[in-house]
Amino acid sequence: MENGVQQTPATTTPPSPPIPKVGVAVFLLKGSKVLLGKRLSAVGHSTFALPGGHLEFGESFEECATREVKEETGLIIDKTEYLTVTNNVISEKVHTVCVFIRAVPADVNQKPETLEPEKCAGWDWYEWNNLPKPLFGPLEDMVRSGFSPFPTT
Ligand SMILES: Nc1ncnc2c1ncn2[C@H]1C[C@H](O)[C@@H](COP(=O)(O)OP(=O)(O)OP(=O)(O)O)O1
Ligand SMILES: [Mg+2]
Repeated sequence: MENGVQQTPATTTPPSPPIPKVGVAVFLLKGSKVLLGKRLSAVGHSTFALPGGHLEFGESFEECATREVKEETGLIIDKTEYLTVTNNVISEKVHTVCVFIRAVPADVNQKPETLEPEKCAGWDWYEWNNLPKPLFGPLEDMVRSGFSPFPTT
């Protein structure tokens, strides 16, 4: 004790170990095209990726897909369907289990808007057979493995 002031001992919480997060990414399909945007976030900066983001507590995958696409592009999606899941150890600090959803725009004439300009440089439709480069790592891996998001008819 100094100058009559009682010092309260600092309570220290040990740092919690990093845990994987859940991401949801959306293959938004228009004919033979998919919607992609150039990422400006630190993870995968300057690569082309699908709209999507982290699953919030209590959300279904479809709710997360609908919310993230609306937040990032303004588009309303329809016919959401689960496709697959991938395990992505992206860096020492980023480990995301990513759930892939397929959907179509509710209105094919609605234009995507860049609603989060700090995260994405802009959205556009790209032919599946002529995708831009470089793709976001986990998406690149899927394409290289022969994955197709289109329904088999
Ligand atoms: N195309 C993709 N392929 C694989 N994983 C993806 C893809 N898109 C996103 N992810 C995974 C990895 C990302 O770290 C994680 C969250 O997506 P991301 O776009 O970075 O979040 P966000 O910033 O839009 O949303 P939030 O605000 O919820 O964090 O999901
Ligand atoms: Mg995102």
